[in-house]
Amino acid sequence: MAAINSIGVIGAGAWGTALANAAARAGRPVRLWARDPALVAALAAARVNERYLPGVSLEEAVAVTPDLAEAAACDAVLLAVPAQASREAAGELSSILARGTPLVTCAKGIERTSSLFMTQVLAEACPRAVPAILSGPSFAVDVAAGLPTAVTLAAEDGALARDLAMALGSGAFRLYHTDDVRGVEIGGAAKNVLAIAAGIVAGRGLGASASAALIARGFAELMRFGRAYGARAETLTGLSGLGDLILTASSTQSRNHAFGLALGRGEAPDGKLAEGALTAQVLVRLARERGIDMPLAEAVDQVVSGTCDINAAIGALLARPQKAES
Ligand SMILES: NC(=O)C1=CN([C@@H]2O[C@H](COP(=O)(O)OP(=O)(O)OC[C@H]3O[C@@H](n4cnc5c(N)ncnc54)[C@H](OP(=O)(O)O)[C@@H]3O)[C@@H](O)[C@H]2O)C=CC1
Ligand SMILES: O=C(CO)COP(=O)(O)O
Repeated sequence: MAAINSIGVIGAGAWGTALANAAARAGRPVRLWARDPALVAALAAARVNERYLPGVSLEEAVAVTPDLAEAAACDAVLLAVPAQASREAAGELSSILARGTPLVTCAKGIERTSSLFMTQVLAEACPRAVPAILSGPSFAVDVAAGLPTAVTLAAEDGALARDLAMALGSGAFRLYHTDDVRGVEIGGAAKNVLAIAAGIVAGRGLGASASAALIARGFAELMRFGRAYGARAETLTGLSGLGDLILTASSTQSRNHAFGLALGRGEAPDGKLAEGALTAQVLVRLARERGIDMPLAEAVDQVVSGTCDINAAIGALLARPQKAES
């Protein structure tokens, strides 16, 4: 395997910008690509992403480019666009990426139209790439500021996962590696749905005890789903599963939590990306297909899709028969 030095980052939203800085701090030359020429020009001039990550300066080693081929020519490429946009973005790389280039999805979700997990989408949309995934408890603003953060890098080839983790990690940005790709992508997708439920609990003022119950019972759903789809327990209980659920379900910094909080308060969400709202329905569909009981995820889907109001959803959850804990 060729050494991984230069890093391309596709997408200059909050996460792409933060990851570009993290890779630069790991000593890598970075090419950060954005599709909007106005954002590229503003970023190149001010060296700050005022639109998505205000107040954080780009590291010197980050070169901003409007040329997708330039970013794609790096030794490894991070795809930092929303889950539902990943097929389109990966598709644009499909004719320009060198065969065998690691393409690391940094998105947390499941594709609605195909019910595919993120690395499956990359494999279909960009067959020349070797898919990998980076996921874990990590707010862009924390990573960009260089605060201590630990995430997981997964690839089917464990040696590639290790090499990518080594290439991207630096002092405060710690990457663990695994070959349990499915486990990592399930954790990130499911926790966003459950974080919306946690936000609703907070927004409705149901109390700290209810929040803890939600996280524990939500995690039971995530585990059940993960096991049924072949994920390993140590991944689901690790950074990308339990770790990210704890972060996102307990912090108002989370956009998914904020989305749920607004719903719980009867307010309109702020319009920022809330991946869980887009993943809830497909997560529930996949769960049903395998007979997996996920009442919290189902409730989120019903509330988000408007088929059930929040009070009725809470009432139905509380009316479920008591049972042995599993
Ligand atoms: N923010 C965070 O703290 C973290 C986010 N993530 C995950 O990273 C993913 C991206 O989130 P984040 O960066 O925060 O989102 P943002 O909303 O901040 O940015 C999204 C970026 O994706 C670009 N984009 C959207 N669609 C396309 C497309 N079809 N082709 C190319 N570029 C596109 C947008 O470009 P444009 O401006 O032109 O619309 C924008 O630059 C999500 O799945 C999220 O869950 C993971 C960990 C942390
Ligand atoms: O995934 C994240 C932290 O790990 C970011 O969460 P939000 O998308 O809910 O802000």
